[in-house]
Amino acid sequence: MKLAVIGTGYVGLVSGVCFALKGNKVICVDLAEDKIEKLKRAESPIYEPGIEELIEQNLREERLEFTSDLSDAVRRSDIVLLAVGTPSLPNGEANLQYIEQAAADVGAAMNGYKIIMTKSTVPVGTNEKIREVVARYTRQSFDIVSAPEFLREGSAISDTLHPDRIIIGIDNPSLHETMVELHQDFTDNIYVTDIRSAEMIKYASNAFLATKISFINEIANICEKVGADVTNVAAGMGMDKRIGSSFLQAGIGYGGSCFPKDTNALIQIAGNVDYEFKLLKSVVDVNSDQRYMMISKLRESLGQLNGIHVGVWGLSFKPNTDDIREAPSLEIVETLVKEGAFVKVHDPIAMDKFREQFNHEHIQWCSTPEEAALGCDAVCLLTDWDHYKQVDLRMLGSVLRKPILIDGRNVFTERQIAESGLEYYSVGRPRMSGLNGLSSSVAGAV
Ligand SMILES: NC(=O)C1=CN([C@@H]2O[C@H](COP(=O)(O)OP(=O)(O)OC[C@H]3O[C@@H](n4cnc5c(N)ncnc54)[C@H](O)[C@@H]3O)[C@@H](O)[C@H]2O)C=CC1
Ligand SMILES: O=C(O)[C@H]1O[C@H](OP(=O)(O)OP(=O)(O)OC[C@H]2O[C@@H](n3ccc(=O)[nH]c3=O)[C@H](O)[C@@H]2O)[C@H](O)[C@@H](O)[C@@H]1O
Repeated sequence: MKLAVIGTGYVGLVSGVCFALKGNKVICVDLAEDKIEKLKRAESPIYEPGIEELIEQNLREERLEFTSDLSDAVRRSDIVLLAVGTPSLPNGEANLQYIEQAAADVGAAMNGYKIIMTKSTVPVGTNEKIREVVARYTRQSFDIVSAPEFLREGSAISDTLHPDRIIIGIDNPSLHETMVELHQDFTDNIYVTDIRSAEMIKYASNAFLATKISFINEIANICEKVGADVTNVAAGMGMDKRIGSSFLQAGIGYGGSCFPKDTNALIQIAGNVDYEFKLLKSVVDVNSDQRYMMISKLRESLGQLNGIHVGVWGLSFKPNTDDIREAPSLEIVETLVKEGAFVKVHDPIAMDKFREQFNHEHIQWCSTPEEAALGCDAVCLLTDWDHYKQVDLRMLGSVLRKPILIDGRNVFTERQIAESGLEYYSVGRPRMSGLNGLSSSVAGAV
């Protein structure tokens, strides 16, 4: 089939590349000409493992094109995917300005029947608005499809090629066959429903995953006070198939471009129909507080923050991405420098993006985790990159001024700490001290 993909961010680029890999002819469009120029050279504007190889392969096999000429791309396609951003407005609602502009541009370019498929995450009812906008700009016939996206950054290609399910929302039953044909190379598990339910499935799924995270984080906070270990608790809970073991990793909370934005948008969607989504409001509150656990553990171990030197490991909101949107690191580093601390940061990929958003004379940018730790009073691990799991903890103890490691992602085991000589704080686990070469758990002390 011939596809135009409007917006070549994380979703548009990965979808475009994967649809091309399955033999479709795909034209990816973006307003940002610098992105398009890079992509034509098979250079990805985003960091996503494996993406450049697939761009290069699809370009070579002539199934993929990049352009900033939206009209031309729409005219040469049967199906148009909308994959532009839907960021938050200050009140939490989704900003639909980009989606409405894209819909208008598509409408104005149409030269015949098209299927317009929305991949962006949009509030319930938005696809009907998209239909109205397109109709304002064209007399051609068209259909609207809601096709929400469930990929995760960092594993976006394998999530797209091997999804758990594909959700399709339609209001014209004759589209059923075409939609199944387009998606069946990825999975047979295609759930076709009405458009409003498809839109809601996306928000409900993200909100439920965010709820699991805030739930386990609250359990972790209680574990610290009663002397239980949240990793053991999560393992035991996860053995029940009804609960499932995924998304029960306690830590400093969720970040990223989606969970924070989509939970707030769903609270607004409910509010617009006079429904107070109390549970989800608490999920958001718990998440906002959770990142400050890093700061309170620093205070607890070192006293005041003014003048201390802190190594920070990890800036991206999760490993394997350069995305720092809503990353806990932003608030944590900003709080540290406001309190007068000196911060040495390291991230394998995300340092440039972080520096564009937040810079300060108290921040030193380091090229290795060891350099970020050297001479510090403590190291705080904020992102569970594999790089940090491989650091020699005995060496870490020897380069730190005070041997304190605060692990916001529960990366290290008791055994590793036992041999490290470190005083170790994590989330929902007893404080551990390997100061004498032996780990002693200090249950309930943190
Ligand atoms: N990032 C993720 O992991 C996921 C994102 N989503 C949703 O997908 C949507 C897109 O997200 P991202 O890919 O992260 O966004 P992004 O911000 O990375 O990319 C959006 C792209 O659209 C381009 N654009 C905006 N208006 C345009 C127009 N009129 N014509 C052509 N290009 C235009 C921008 O220049 C930008 O490159 C959002 O609604 C998001 O919630 C859904 C699942 C996963
Ligand atoms: O709508 C979206 O954009 C996407 O949002 C999330 O994907 P993503 O934000 O890329 O990353 P996740 O792996 O879900 O992690 C989100 C955040 O939760 C945190 N997290 C995740 C899992 C966990 O057990 N604990 C935990 O704290 C991560 O550190 C990260 O900060 C969803 O997992 C995707 O299905 C969805 O498509």
